[in-house]
Formats: sequence, structure tokens, C-alpha cells
Amino acid sequence: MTVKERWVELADIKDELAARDWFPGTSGNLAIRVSDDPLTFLVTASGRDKRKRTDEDFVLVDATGQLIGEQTGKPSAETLLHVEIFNKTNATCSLHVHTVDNNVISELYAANGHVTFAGQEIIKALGYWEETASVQIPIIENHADIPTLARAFAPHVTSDAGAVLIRNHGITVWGETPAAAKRYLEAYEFLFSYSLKLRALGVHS
Ligand SMILES: CSC[C@@H](O)[C@@H](O)C(=O)COP(=O)(O)O
Ligand SMILES: [Zn+2]
Repeated sequence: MTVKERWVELADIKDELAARDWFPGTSGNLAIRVSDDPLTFLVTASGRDKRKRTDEDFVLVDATGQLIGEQTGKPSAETLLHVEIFNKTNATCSLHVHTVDNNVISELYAANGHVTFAGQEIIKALGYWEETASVQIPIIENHADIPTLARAFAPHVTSDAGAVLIRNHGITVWGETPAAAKRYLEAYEFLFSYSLKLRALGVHS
């Protein structure tokens, strides 16, 4: 796929996530693999309003997250997390969003280091089809220093699909295809929202 095709693919996903209001206060960043040899990927430019669609929304970076050639714009402050994913797996897309639900879940379960969900039909969207399937999402501390955050994140990047909650910060989800990454993100946010609504009703699952 060309850079242009990948750009449009990521811009379309960005628009969909924006329609869900998942980019409050310029938060969030997205990335899509463009080539494997050498590894290059598009990542959202830092600090921009991700609800808007412009020609400056993404920059092309190399395997270390550095800008390639002459480009204006700065790669996302959290590019190193996407670097981990694209270097260690065959994932093609990585999505990071801050939502109230993912922040509250990350705080509620931080002491456990993970949160587990089971008994939900939506788990099938994550690729688990057994009735007894459960899904566990690791929770890491939110280090302000991004290389430190990336080091805490790295051990959880073990397959082409995955997710990590960063405490009181957000979630990063990646997948084999851009559509899969988006599907996983939607499924996780559904699980978070369901779980918090149940708690609000006084039911602790
Ligand atoms: C304004 S939200 C905090 C940011 O530091 C960060 O967490 C984020 O998700 C967006 O940063 P960005 O550099 O635009 O990719
Ligand atoms: Zn963030």
C-alpha cells in the first residue's frame, strides 16, 4: 500500500474515533504501518486537535520514530509506544485514546496490575469465541518520561494484537489490520463502560 492509501485509511479511523468523542483536549495518537523493510509508519502529529481532518495530521517516521526526510510537524509525544509495537510484532495499526471510562477502570484495578473480563458476548470481537473465554488487560503506571513509559509498556507487547491500559492516562490497542485494531478498541471501551455502569448500580462483578 502507498503512503497516501495508508494516510487515508488512518484518517478515516481518526474520524470515526473523533465521532465517538475519544480525543478530548487534543489527547490520543494513532499510527499505521507503511512499509516493513525498512520499517516506516505514519503517526499523528503532536498536539493537534484530532477531531479535525487536515493535510498536517500525520508524519512519516522510521523504526526509531524519527521524521523521514523534509517534513514539517512533530511526531506524537508517545511515538515510542508505537515504535515498540511495530518493531516487535506484525501489527499494522496502533490506536491510543483517553476516555473517562478507560481512566476510571485503570484507577480501579491499578493495584492488581490488570483487569479481567468474562461472560460478555462482545469478547468475541477480540477473537475469543469460547463461552468461558476471559480477557485480561495489563495496567501500567503512567510515567511522564516517555522512554520510561515505553520500557514499562514493552513487556506487554507480545503478539500482533493486544492492549495496555496506562493508569489515569488511556489505552493503547493494536491489531493485525487497522479494522481489527479499531474493533478491539471498541470492544474494550464497551467492556469498560458496561463494567462501570454495573458498579454504579451497586453490582460488583
Ligand atoms: C493533551 S493529552 C496528553 C498528551 O501528553 C498525550 O498523552 C496524548 O495522548 C497526546 O499527545 P500527542 O503528542 O498529541 O500525541
Ligand atoms: Zn496519551
